[in-house]
Amino acid sequence: MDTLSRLEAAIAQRRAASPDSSYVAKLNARGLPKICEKVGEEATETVIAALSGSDKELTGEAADLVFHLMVLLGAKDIPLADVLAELDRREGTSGLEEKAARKTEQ
Ligand SMILES: N=c1c2ncn([C@@H]3O[C@H](COP(=O)(O)OP(=O)(O)OP(=O)(O)O)[C@@H](O)[C@H]3O)c2ncn1[C@@H]1O[C@H](COP(=O)(O)O)[C@@H](O)[C@H]1O
Repeated sequence: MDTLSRLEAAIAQRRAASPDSSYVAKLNARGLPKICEKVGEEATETVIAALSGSDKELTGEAADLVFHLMVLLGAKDIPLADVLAELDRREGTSGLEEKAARKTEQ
């Protein structure tokens, strides 16, 4: 099992734990808006680290961001496999083609 799959399984398991003993459970108990807030916060911290921090700080903030995004996907019952499948679907397609296709869909 790869790292993200193991993290997805751990998050799914810890959601049912006591909020006193689990950060994942605590965050879920605080609700979707709080989880979204944390994703936004970690995204901002990642950007700040990219612009003015060290590579080590950026690596740490990127890990926090990925972790909180995984918590959000778990809370919304969206499997990591769906996100990976979407990335697979885009593979080999230019990002600009993808952007044009999205505009047509709207
Ligand atoms: N990967 C992580 C991980 N990355 C970051 N964090 C936590 O995310 C929090 C982010 O830090 P912040 O300072 O931004 O937030 P905070 O002040 O703790 O919380 P707020 O009150 O601000 O919401 C810290 O408490 C980190 O410990 C993580 N917590 C858990 N995991 C994984 O999730 C698994 C289950 O964790 P528990 O649910 O705690 O058992 C663990 O085994 C790990 O694999």
